[in-house]
Amino acid sequence: MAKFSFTQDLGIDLGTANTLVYIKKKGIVVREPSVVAKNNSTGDIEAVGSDARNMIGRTPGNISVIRPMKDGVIADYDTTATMMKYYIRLAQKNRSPLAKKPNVMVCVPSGITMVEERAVIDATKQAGAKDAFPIAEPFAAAIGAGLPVWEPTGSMIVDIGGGTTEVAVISLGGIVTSQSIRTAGDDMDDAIIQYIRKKYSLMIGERTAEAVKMEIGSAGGRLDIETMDIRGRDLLTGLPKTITITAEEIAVSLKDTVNAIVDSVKNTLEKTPPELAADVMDRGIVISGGGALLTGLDQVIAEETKMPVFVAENPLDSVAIGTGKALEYIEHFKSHPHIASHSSIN
Ligand SMILES: Nc1ncnc2c1ncn2[C@@H]1O[C@H](COP(=O)(O)OP(=O)(O)OP(=O)(O)O)[C@@H](O)[C@H]1O
Repeated sequence: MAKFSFTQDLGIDLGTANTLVYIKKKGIVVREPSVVAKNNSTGDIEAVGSDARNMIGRTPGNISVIRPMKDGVIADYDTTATMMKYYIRLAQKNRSPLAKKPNVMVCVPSGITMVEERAVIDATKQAGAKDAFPIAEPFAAAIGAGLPVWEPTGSMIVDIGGGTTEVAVISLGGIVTSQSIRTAGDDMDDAIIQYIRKKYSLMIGERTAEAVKMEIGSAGGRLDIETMDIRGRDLLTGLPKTITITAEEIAVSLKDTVNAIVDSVKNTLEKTPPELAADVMDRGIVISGGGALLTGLDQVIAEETKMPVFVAENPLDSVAIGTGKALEYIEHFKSHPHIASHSSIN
């Protein structure tokens, strides 16, 4: 396939949790949380990215911290466009003032509706793109993870982000079967919050829950018996309180989310044509996205599917690298605008 080179063009992983910007030959130049802090009285943007994320749960009444993406799609259109504009400018800070507007390859969940996809394209243009090309997230993740997506062989990718888990089998530059569920890392954090509230009557914030997940969370219980002290507000007394929780308890709280992810992998395998399923059996399943870093998730998927499972080299970067590399094949995306046409959504 002919390659087209657009040196100023960008690949953007517009994620529920993180937004990454990739520039050809430079790689990932922006890696920031998808968070914006706004002043409620003036409407002014107070902070974007990690500065805004540090304000979560700590703002006075006149400032709101917004996560404008939810479940992989735009929940707050204007704030998303403002955030993207900020990141595009940041990525191009040394750009010549005479340079043309960039073409942008931007990822979208494979189960997205036409209206949701249109919103991503429009927001990307509003943020300063000359043109915006949507790419299905699992397709980008597979390219970024180095899978042979253009070859006549089945490659299976499972991308577990903040808002969505995307499972797809890809062959010959197209998605053959896929499933997108709106369950991923954010639901794990929620599950931890609910568990601690129910069992200990302790209210913890989402940043604490995420830290617990990363530090002692696992998909199936850890062999090392680890504990962690966490602080929150006692719902009975209203006062701050510290408790010690075990890794075992957190594994229990994450069970439903982990099962939902495993089920979506199994469902996709069941719908995969036999030749391609045989390829996946030989080559294994690759998992990417931040959720792939959950301890033991690869083993649980391997046990449940009886297939080898590998974690992508840089799971948090796979989608961004894939959107950037896909710019080289922009003509393919122009002629296949709906690479996600065989997908289903739950
Ligand atoms: N070490 C870790 N263990 C478990 N989860 C992790 C770890 N590191 C990151 N995560 C989780 O990964 C998620 C973010 O992953 P990623 O950046 O791939 O998502 P995203 O692309 O923003 O979301 P989406 O693809 O749903 O739009 C968050 O829920 C985060 O808590």
